[in-house]
Amino acid sequence: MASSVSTFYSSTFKKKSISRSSSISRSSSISFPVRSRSHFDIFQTYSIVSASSSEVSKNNNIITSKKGGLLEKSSEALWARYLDWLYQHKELGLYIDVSRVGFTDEFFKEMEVKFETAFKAMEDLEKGSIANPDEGRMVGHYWLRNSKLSPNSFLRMQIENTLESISKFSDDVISGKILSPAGRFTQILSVGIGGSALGPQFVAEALAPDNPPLKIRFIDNTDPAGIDHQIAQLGPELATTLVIVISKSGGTPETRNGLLEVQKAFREAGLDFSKQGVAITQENSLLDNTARIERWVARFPMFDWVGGRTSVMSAVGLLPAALQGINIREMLDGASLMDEANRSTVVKNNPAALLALCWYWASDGVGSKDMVVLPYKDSLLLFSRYLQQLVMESLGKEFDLDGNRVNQGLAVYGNKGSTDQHAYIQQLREGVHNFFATFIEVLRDRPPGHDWELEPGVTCGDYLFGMLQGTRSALYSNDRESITVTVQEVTPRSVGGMIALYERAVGIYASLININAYHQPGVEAGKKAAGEVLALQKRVLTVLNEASCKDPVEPLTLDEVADRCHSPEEIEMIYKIIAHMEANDRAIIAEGSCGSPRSIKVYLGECIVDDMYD
Ligand SMILES: O=P(O)(O)OC[C@H]1O[C@](O)(CO)[C@@H](O)[C@@H]1O
Repeated sequence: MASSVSTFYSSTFKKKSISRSSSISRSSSISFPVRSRSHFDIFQTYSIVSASSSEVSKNNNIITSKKGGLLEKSSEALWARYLDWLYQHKELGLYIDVSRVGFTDEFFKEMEVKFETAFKAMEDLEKGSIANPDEGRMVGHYWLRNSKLSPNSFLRMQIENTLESISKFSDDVISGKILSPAGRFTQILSVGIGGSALGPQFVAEALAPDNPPLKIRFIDNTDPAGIDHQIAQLGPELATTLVIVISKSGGTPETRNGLLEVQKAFREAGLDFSKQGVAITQENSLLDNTARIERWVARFPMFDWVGGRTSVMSAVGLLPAALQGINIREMLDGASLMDEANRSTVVKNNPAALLALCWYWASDGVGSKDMVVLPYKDSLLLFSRYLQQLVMESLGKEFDLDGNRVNQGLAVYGNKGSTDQHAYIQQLREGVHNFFATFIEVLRDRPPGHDWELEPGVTCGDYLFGMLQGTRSALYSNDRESITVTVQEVTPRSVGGMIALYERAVGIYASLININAYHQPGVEAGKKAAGEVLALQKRVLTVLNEASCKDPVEPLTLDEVADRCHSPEEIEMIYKIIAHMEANDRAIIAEGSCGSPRSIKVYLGECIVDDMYD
């Protein structure tokens, strides 16, 4: 994957042609626009001459490459490209600069046919086609911010009613009309994972005011210590905590465990969970039924046609946001405005299509490069984490829509600038060339009236700005491509717009590479395997229990446990199960140590007469 400047710009463009042929071999049915030397017209104004200097310097129009090539670049040409391709969404105050991505006019033309197909697919999707064929589902997250688009009046009513009930419920909680048994609610504890956590987490970090009406915490894992930490942090405020349990399926184990742990904490504190619990889930799911039977405070729907990773504009993201005093109507408006722009069938005027075009170019349409997302704003720290699920769970697929094995994807990582400058940007600048960057720039540094110059003519925000621009230039001068997305401020409207931008870019890109972006079959494999481990653990416990109930107790070797479980092939997993139980005081090592698996003999600390592990 690594390439040098000289190979990248060489007359044969070896690196690119290697990627192309390897991509084509993945699936004979996919045809990729092929780059050739003449395609690199963005770099036409470069000429390659030899250079002995190993310094990278920019002297007027000269860039000296470390890799031995001297690239002459007219800054006028680069500026012209910047102006030519700059996308502006006037109402959202959002800009997209793709000038530092090297796609050529010829590549663009070749892609246009693919884009026509992608635009048609998006149009059909918005009209209610079964865009997720494997699950036989419609894909309707765009309707959430413009209910008039929904394919029938029933769905439209569902969306509008839900929105109204979210607003009313949050107003009532904030105003104190709805109270906990101990008084006004002061905290939210959100229990959910994946798409049922990442959106609400990102929105809270980006938009919650410094003193929100209700503060939010998250349990997004089945890590007991992590759960204990969240509950401990709430302390006596558990009595005024609104617990929002979020799960589309209503049966995700991590979320169920989080709920059971929280309910236990409530019991131990003498609190009635049902007076403080809220469920967001599909109608009639296990969670929905539990909440209904136990008469929780409220239940909000998740719709079959909204996927977890695109659910942030449903009750999943909107209810927690509204409870924190975030203007959810503005978020929806921002998303809706962006959706409108993304319906343009002119690629240049379609911001999501522009991103998809760059992704395709930069990663050869096969994910050959990773996308590093660098927001230069602390409040956007979780954007890359949010995008990681949105992009990778959507695009990371083994098969395309025609059943060809393609092993597609686009890896996403990043935290924030300029912090990451002092972590991994060294490698981005000079190391393995396996990425392209996306800078997220926020023009407004801080609210008006608070700025000051920490040295003559320079504010703290100017440094942040300088770091972004400097990193962008430094990467570009070493042939590292980048996109820059600029917003005026971090507001509910701009955040809604950015979420919609990336949702649509993923949808369009998925069409370009002919995959289903809306299912996640790969996740099931891990879940199934986890279930098998827990089933094996129960068999191990049964075997150990029988031996531990003997008089005298019969400590067993690993081989004996595996034989008695009728699973000799699972001996390694049995060892791991025993080591984990031993570390948690649930099994006793009679002989040997866990460091030498063959040496151990194990039994249980107590004999359970009615074997409950069966
Ligand atoms: O909302 P649920 O059904 O609990 O699922 C949580 C997450 O789990 C996944 O299904 C992956 O297992 C995600 O797609 C989803 O966002």
